[in-house]
Amino acid sequence: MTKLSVNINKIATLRNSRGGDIPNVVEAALNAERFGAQGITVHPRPDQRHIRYQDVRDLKQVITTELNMEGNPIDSFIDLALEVLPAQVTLVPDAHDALTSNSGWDTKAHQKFLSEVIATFKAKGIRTSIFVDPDPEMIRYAAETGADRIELYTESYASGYAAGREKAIAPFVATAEEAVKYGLGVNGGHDLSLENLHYFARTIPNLLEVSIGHALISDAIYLGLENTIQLYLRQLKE
Ligand SMILES: CC(=O)[C@@H](O)[C@H](O)COP(=O)(O)O
Ligand SMILES: NCC(=O)COP(=O)(O)O
Repeated sequence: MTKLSVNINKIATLRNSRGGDIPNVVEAALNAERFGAQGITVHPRPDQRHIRYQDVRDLKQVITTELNMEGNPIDSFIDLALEVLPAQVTLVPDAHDALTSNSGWDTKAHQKFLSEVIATFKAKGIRTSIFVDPDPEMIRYAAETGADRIELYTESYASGYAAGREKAIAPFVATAEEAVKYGLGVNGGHDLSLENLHYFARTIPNLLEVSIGHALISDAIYLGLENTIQLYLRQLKE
């Protein structure tokens, strides 16, 4: 069954807005686990505008599910991952000034770089995943880097869902099928929500994990974190 990794970036955004420690991100992660999350995702950005490098260290000490650390593998990110040893590193090609992640890797153009970074992580036993657009052509090159998984960048699925979910999901199915063919595990994330998750999870072959933050934490404002996590888990079960 597909695992739910809760992205807690937005908990850190709220904390940072007042400069103190409310809400506490470690407590939020532990509660998310207690309420059923099967993983915790963080995306420490270079400006540390939400998750800080120290948060990643603190989280790794206490969480009991998988820690998924996402980001652009700049030197400081690589050093942090090698120090903390998360269960999974997801490589995302985001620019320093990007509002949020806005594309997958061109795995053909960056194959050499990705291969080197992945070898570094794999030598330390860290599972690796490459964030990709829904483009089957990217899969062969992703597989050649030695990565374990790909993460489908689901923004275009989420934004196209209301207009026609069959059309919106088609390139994701083709890309996931190609990944399965090459022996890569499939993760997904970005703008997944209570509205669009169920169809995604039941249509994408071999979907191992989804990481969800923005919509889930927003839903929790109205529904509470425990109830919200249960609702997301239900979308993955039915
Ligand atoms: C890789 C990905 O899609 C998520 O990490 C997403 O970008 C969340 O990051 P922000 O919370 O910084 O928008
Ligand atoms: N990898 C995607 C992720 O962690 C969460 O993205 P979003 O739900 O905040 O858009």
